[in-house]
Parts: sequence; structure tokens; C-alpha cells
Amino acid sequence: MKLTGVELRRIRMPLVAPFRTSFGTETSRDVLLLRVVTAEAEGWGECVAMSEPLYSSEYVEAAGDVLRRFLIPALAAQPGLDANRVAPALAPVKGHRMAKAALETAVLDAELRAAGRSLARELGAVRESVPCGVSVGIMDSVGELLDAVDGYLAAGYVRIKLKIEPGWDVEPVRAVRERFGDDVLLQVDANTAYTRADARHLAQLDPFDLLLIEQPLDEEDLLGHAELARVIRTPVCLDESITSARAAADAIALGACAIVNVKPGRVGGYLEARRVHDVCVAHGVPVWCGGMLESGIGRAANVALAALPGFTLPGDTSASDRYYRTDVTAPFVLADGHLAVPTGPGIGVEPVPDALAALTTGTEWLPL
Ligand SMILES: CC(=O)N[C@@H](Cc1ccc2ccccc2c1)C(=O)O
Ligand SMILES: [Mg+2]
Repeated sequence: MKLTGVELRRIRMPLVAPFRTSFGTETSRDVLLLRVVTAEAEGWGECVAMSEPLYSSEYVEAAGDVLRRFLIPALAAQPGLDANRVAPALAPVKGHRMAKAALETAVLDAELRAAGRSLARELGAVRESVPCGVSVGIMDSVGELLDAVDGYLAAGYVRIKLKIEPGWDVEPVRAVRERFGDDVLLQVDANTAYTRADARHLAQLDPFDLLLIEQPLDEEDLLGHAELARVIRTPVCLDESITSARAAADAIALGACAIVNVKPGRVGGYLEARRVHDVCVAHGVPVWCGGMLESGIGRAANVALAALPGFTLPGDTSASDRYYRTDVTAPFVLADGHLAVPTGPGIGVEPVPDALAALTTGTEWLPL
């Protein structure tokens, strides 16, 4: 496929409510979208990096810079590229997986649109819809949390994930269990907020029959997670630590995780995300699809990924209105706790021109 150019488009999407985690509070998303133009078709990709390097070392300004100065020129140097060759072409650039993922996704989307094939089919989806969980932020009071959880359960979400941090963990989990009972699928996400010294404290979560505890320790502390897994009963799930299929294999071999949160942006793209899935399935490790507050562009691709056979736990593939009043694409709407897997060519969605224009804060065209 001959690339004629790439558009870098920044959009700003206000959140319907502040979203607080152990690493900060988000009130709006500053999103970098890529539009790859080829003679045959256009393709879209979303960079999931935050505005600040608080979830990982990547942030949106840096992603734009590395794309403009290094990644897009590296593609231009490879005439007649297909999506399978994007990662090898970008490999000389170290890191910047979220930036690379956005570019690979846009090339893959263009290629699949030109071929009339859906991403779901390309990745190996086996379902037409996926069950959806929801990630619930840290709140100012337990009462506020219970109201939020009540609303999400009423909306039909099949799994509740609570963000936790030291000082906001056992009490909110206990309150949710007491109010909503033992049958609600419930898990927690610490975003690396604890240390190995907190093992006995985290064991206090064991009586609440959680599905998992996500990334309690530092992303580089695999041995710490393995040690923690020997002390607590709640299954350990990794997110930030799993940056590639190899990292997944190593974490599993070390006993650092029993479950994996798969995020295409974190691992460098949907093709690597499928490899993470395949490694986990080979080891009998369940996976679920994580979320980075994506717009409908990233959300569409995530829902396709979540339809693969090894995704046996509900993911953070929530409806558009969990985060946004207006999405840049047609909204993803929860139906009976599920989102429908897009069936159109490529990612199966595209920005609604008026919404895109209204949300755009900047655009840059890079000819190739
Ligand atoms: C849905 C969910 O909990 N996602 C991440 C954390 C997270 C939280 C806040 C974010 C703000 C902007 C961009 C990405 C973000 C990711 C997680 O699973 O760890
Ligand atoms: Mg997480």
C-alpha cells in the first residue's frame, strides 16, 4: 500500500465527570488521532497516551513529536508497506508503544477497508457482542461511590471495577459488597499504588471474593507481584507491567499474574495484543480488554479485540456515555450489558465530521 500522507489531529473531549485514580484526576481527554491516507483507502488510529506521563512514561505531546520526527518518516522509507511490516519498520525507535500502536492501527484500518475486511474478522473474533464492565474512580465519599455503582449496575454493566489506593480500599470494597451483595462481579485496580510491605493489608480484601486485584505494585516489580500472589488469595492481574507478549510470558513464568489486562496501546498495537492473547491462552491465563478512556475510534477496535476467544472476563470496554456526552464517532451504546462488535470494513467506524470539527484543537498534515 502506498501511503500518501498522515494527518495528526488533536481533539479535546470533556469527561462527563472527573475520573480519579491513584495517579491523578482526569477531567478531559486530550486525544491524538491519526488518519493515514493511501491511494486505496484512509485509516484511523488513536493514541491512548495521557496528557501527562502518569500511567506510563508516554504522554501525548511526546507521542506527536516521536511520530512526526521518527515514526512517520520510518514508514515513508518503506514503500509498499502492509500493516504486518509496520512494527518491524518502527522497531529501531525504542519504546513509544502507544505512538507506534496508533500508527500501526491506522495503517491496518486503511488496509482492511481497502480489502473490505473487518478488524474483528482479521483478529479472529468469535463473538458478535462483548459483555462490558465499568471502571469506577476514587470518590470523595463512600456514599458517592455507592450511588455511582448503583447507576452503572442499573445501566446494565456486568462487572464493577473500583480504583483503589492506600486509604481507599477495604472500606469502599466492603461497602459495595454490603450494599449490592456477593453476586456482583467485582474487582479492584491500584495502578501501582502499593508496595510489597502492603501485602498483609491487601490480604484484608480476600474475604470479599474479588475477581482480581489489578497492578497493585510498581510496573517493574514482577517478583514483588509473585511474592504478593503467595500471600493473598485474590488473583493478581497485571496491566502496566505487560508491555509485550514476551513480558506476558515472563510474568506468567514468574508467577507474577494469574490474569492479564490486555491494552493494545500499551503493547504497541492490535497485532501484538493478539500475540499477548495467544501467549496467555497457551498458558491457561484469562485475559480481558482494558481501557484508556478511548474515543469511539479506539473503542471500536478494542471491542473487536475483546471478541477473541481468550477474552473470558468482562473488559473496561464501556459505552461512550460512561465518559463522554458526545463521542467523535456514533456512540457505543450498552445493550443488555453488551457492546456490539463493529462489522464494517476496518475498525468499522469513522469520525462524524461535525463532531470531529467541534472537538478538534489542532490538525497537522504530514505528506509522505
Ligand atoms: C479505565 C481504566 O481504569 N483505565 C486505566 C487507568 C486510566 C485512568 C485514567 C486515564 C485517563 C486518561 C487516559 C488513560 C487513563 C487510564 C487502567 O485500567 O489502569
Ligand atoms: Mg489498570
